[in-house]
Amino acid sequence: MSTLTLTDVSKVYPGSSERSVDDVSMAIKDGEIIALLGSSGCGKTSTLRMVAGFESVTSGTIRIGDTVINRLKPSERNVAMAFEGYALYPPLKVRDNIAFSLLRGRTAKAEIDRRVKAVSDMLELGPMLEKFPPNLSGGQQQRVSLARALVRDASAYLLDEPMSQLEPQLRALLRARIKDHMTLHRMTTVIVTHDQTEAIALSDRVAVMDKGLLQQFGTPEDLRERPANLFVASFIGEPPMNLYTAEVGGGELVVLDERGTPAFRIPCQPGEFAGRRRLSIGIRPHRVHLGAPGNGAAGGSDALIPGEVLSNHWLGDHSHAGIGIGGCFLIAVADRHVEAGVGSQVVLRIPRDAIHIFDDETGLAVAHGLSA
Ligand SMILES: Nc1ncnc2c1ncn2[C@@H]1O[C@H](COP(=O)(O)OP(=O)(O)OP(=O)(O)O)[C@@H](O)[C@H]1O
Repeated sequence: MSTLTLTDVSKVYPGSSERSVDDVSMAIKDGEIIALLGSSGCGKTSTLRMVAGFESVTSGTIRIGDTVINRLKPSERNVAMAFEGYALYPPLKVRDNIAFSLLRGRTAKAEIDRRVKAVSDMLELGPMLEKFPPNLSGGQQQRVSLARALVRDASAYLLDEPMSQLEPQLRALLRARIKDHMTLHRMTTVIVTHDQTEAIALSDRVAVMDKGLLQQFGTPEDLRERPANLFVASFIGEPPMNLYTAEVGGGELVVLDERGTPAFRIPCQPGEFAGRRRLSIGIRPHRVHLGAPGNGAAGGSDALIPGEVLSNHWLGDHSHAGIGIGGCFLIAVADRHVEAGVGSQVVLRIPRDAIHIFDDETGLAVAHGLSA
């Protein structure tokens, strides 16, 4: 295994004036699993394909260990890739597709058989080993493609949307197995996905991309608790963070509705945001506590805000409540059945450390949590 280091890597496709990947720098540790996460077109696959050697690097440097690999052919990089389009060999049985890279090397037959069995057991492919790829479903072909990458010894593993075609139960089972396998064997791995649950479940750190730019590279906890900017704050989390504009008053933040009318107030320390007139504030739905009017005083220094229930859905294991506060709308999530019906009055308790503050113009994080 090895480190994988991207330094100021950019990609401009021929005929385009835009950077599909824009000055991306990332130091991936030996044995670390990272996910490239972002919406369609943000530059994830371009980044992965530059590491694999299927796209040229317009500027910047990619290193495996201490070796600059920019100009090496894909076959010289010792990376194993699982392609989004599977790229299986139709005339070869599944067994031989998986073993292909080992058969070309000098691995002994018994060792090849052992490895193929281990990886196909892990990915539930045992009954398919003697079949041919055209006779498999899309999800089965995707697992074969993944097996073909994981069976190899490589400096780095590059997996492009490796589980997008799998049904939810199998995906959850395999995610756990694959993560254990990659961790046990210290496999330096980059996974491309647009699914944040997958990114968070599989990886040690997540690189969030938007419009070719790396927005934040951190642990799942960093992204959730300390988003670097408004993009990450709104992209990570389901449902997304509640975001508002607020004016800084003496000892309070005055939250405005869409028309700019004051909707509610959050107490803060006098002078806490001195020098600023406006801010963006974010509140995660899972951190809002809902109580009946009169029951909120237990919150100590937490913000207590009255609101009206506009919607309330029980989703089987948690409730999503939509609360109107003046002209603002807030989503709260509770892991219990919230009884309050539509039209009833509630008090929201928002812990001070659950209030995220961002610069109104740049969107960059200013503080995660208010001073007590
Ligand atoms: N071969 C190409 N020629 C020209 N432009 C390309 C090429 N491949 C990708 N692009 C452009 O580069 C940008 C980034 O594309 P890329 O495929 O890297 O994004 P992505 O985040 O992986 O998206 P998806 O999840 O849809 O695969 C897009 O605007 C895309 O249109």
